[in-house]
Amino acid sequence: MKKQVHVAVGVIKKANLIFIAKRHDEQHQGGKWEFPGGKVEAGETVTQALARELNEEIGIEVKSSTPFLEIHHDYPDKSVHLDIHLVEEFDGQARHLEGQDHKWVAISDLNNYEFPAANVVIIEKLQTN
Ligand SMILES: Nc1nc2c([nH]c(=O)n2[C@@H]2O[C@H](COP(=O)(O)OP(=O)(O)OP(=O)(O)O)[C@@H](O)[C@H]2O)c(=O)[nH]1
Ligand SMILES: [Mg+2]
Repeated sequence: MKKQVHVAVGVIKKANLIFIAKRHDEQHQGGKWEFPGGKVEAGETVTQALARELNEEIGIEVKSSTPFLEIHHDYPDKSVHLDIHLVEEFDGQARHLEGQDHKWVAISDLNNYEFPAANVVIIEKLQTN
């Protein structure tokens, strides 16, 4: 059976800007842009996993997050369940602690970046809200 992963993903928003990071070439869906996040570990809630991943990857302290969208997507090599939360309250300066290229991008400019196929609906929803 295909590998299945449950992922906590953060859409980090500051005014009209969203924080995105470029996946390393050797990662799954490498070279594409992503919203930061990572796998939910055993015993964690999605909210806990999100706070932990955003602290480890981009050095922010999440103050609150709200559920935004859930996506199930099948890639040829794995199935992902993305639990996407909106993060508008956090402390610290977002940067990338794992060396990934990163930037704040206007919602209307997200179409200029290549994301994994699963992310298409996230961007559509951001742009229609
Ligand atoms: N973080 C993140 N992952 C995403 C997004 N869209 C998407 O399809 N994914 C997929 O979700 C999975 C989880 O990503 P991840 O960063 O936690 O894990 P990984 O497989 O790159 O690395 P790892 O196994 O070393 O933890 C990956 O297969 C990734 O391709 C997204 O916007 N953000
Ligand atoms: Mg990750």
